[in-house]
Amino acid sequence: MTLAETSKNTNSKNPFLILNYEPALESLGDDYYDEVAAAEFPLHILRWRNDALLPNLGLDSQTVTDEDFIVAFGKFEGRKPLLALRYHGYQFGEYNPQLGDGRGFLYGQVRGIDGELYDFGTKGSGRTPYSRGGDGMLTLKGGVREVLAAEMLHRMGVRTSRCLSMIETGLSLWRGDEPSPTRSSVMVRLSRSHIRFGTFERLHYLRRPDLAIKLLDHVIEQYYPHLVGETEKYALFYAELVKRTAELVAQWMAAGFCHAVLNTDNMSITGESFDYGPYAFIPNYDPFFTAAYFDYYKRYCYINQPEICKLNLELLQEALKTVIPYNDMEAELAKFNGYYLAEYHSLMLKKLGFEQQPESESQELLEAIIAFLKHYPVSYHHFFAEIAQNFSIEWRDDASYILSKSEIGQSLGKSELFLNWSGIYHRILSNCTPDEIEKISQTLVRYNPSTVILRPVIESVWEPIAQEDNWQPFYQLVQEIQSGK
Ligand SMILES: Nc1ncnc2c1ncn2[C@@H]1O[C@H](COP(=O)(O)OP(=O)(O)OP(=O)(O)O)[C@@H](O)[C@H]1O
Ligand SMILES: [Mg+2]
Repeated sequence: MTLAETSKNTNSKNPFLILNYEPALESLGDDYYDEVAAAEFPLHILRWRNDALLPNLGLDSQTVTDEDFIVAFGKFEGRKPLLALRYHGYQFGEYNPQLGDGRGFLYGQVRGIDGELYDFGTKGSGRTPYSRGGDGMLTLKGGVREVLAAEMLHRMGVRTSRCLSMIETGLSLWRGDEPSPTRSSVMVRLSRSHIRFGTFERLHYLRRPDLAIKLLDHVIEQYYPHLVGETEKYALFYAELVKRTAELVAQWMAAGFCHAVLNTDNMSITGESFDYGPYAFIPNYDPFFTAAYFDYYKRYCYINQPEICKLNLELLQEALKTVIPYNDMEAELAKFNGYYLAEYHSLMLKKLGFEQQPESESQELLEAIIAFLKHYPVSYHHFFAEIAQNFSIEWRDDASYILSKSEIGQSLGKSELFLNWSGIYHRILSNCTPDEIEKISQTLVRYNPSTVILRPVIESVWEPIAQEDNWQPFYQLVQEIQSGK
């Protein structure tokens, strides 16, 4: 058998190569993408495979080998066409018509067992017509950080893309924000869609409403199928996108997550969270915490995220105005704050144990907790994890028991802001039956993981990789996140 025949033989058994790929985006025609080739790498070491995602693809992790991952998602053998998607975007407020997949492509689209269409998208797979001065690559640390962010956000109930694989590729890269040379990786990520706000912005820039309508029909058919057949389907799509985006940003805020680069090319048309570059989970409740070192004016700081997402939706109106009546979009966008606040309140109450909003004082409770967290530099995540771990039925009987056994309670329990919050919490709890208290205890654990990936935690798993190629701490951390701890 020749080498080519052997490879063909292996490929025909590779479960990723015999998935039922649907040419959903490809069939729209090449106005939306360029066909590209993947880079050839000197090395392929599978560093991460996300077996948790395989069942939804109809695959059994026992029957998928590491080599299958490497052949499909490191060597990119046996699959064509690979499509670099075209898009533009507002970056830090400036319109940039030079964008597009500059270090990735759409590998294929597959319907999950759940009936939804998923994109396999790459990152770090080589240069494309949109690479500009870039090398088309992803650093290994960038890959590690993106795997962790996606798994953590998923654990916290955020609608997010997730990494399916990360393969080390043996190149030396130069980056201003990492000690260089630094190692390289290629990642494959599963997402609902890689169509961005900026994909429509590009079509508007090119004055091609025909292409925008075609793409909108595709988006509605695949990601808003309940709107197919509605006479006002385009306006209804925008209305739902406003709601999905408002809910997404509320999920980030409750999770204490700062995305860092909320440019319109990083906003998904399905309302899903993706692209985890310089993100960070907030260490404490600092409204102006800014994750990207290059965000000099704190444009994308923690507290600005809802307003920025709203602004991005407003910018999208410009791109869609030839298709959707402007007044309709304005009226829908006016509902953004209401959607956002409803979702944020509901999630914050869940973090305090209430699946259902308590009848009274819930607003006061949240205001009191934010006032406390804003005033003292206590860890946002630690605070909620302490509530979950220390919660006790005694808290119903006397406010002074609340967090009395925890470090935070012991150091700040006598402060006015703590007493204000714990007094309200106690009053609400004192109306609960023992059964309700038990439920609260379970809800607390569900919504407040003890594992958090603050920057020092990420560094603590990265250091052993960088220093001695020890991946165990990283695997252990992902395992903890995935097991729901
Ligand atoms: N190393 C690189 N080489 C070439 N192009 C790059 C590189 N890094 C980023 N880009 C391009 O710069 C733009 C902005 O990058 P950004 O970091 O938002 O996206 P990304 O992380 O590459 O991908 P995605 O948004 O799909 O997660 C995109 O067009 C991206 O393709
Ligand atoms: Mg991006």
